[in-house]
Amino acid sequence: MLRTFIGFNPEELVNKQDVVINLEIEISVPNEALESDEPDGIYDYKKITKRVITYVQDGRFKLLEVLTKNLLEMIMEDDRVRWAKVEVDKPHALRFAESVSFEMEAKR
Ligand SMILES: Nc1nc2c(c(=O)[nH]1)N=C([C@H](O)[C@H](O)COP(=O)(O)OP(=O)(O)OP(=O)(O)O)CN2
Repeated sequence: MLRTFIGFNPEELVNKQDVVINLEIEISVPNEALESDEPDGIYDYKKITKRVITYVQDGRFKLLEVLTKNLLEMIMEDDRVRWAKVEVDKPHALRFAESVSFEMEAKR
């Protein structure tokens, strides 16, 4: 759960709100890493998590769709990613709904 500027209503342009982000990432694991139990060449899930946190917290997004798409593109930049799914949930986005979420996926 992160806080960012999300939405296009006047109050949303000046107040940060919570977003809940779920990532699913299917990767290739080098055989060397499986045999050696050493992290060289692995897809480091901590690195992508830190990148996502910085990008979301420092950014401004009017549309939930755009934040979801940009995160998916960021994850797909790495050639080791075979498939990924990004879900961004905006709690209390609508007065009469618990939340609204967008989900997008891509594969090579
Ligand atoms: N396709 C999208 N539609 C909307 C988005 C979006 O990102 N993608 N965003 C918004 C607003 O930013 C906000 O999340 C909801 O709008 P709001 O007018 O505040 O909704 P309410 O239910 O609270 O409105 P009330 O008039 O107070 O009932 C909208 N759509």
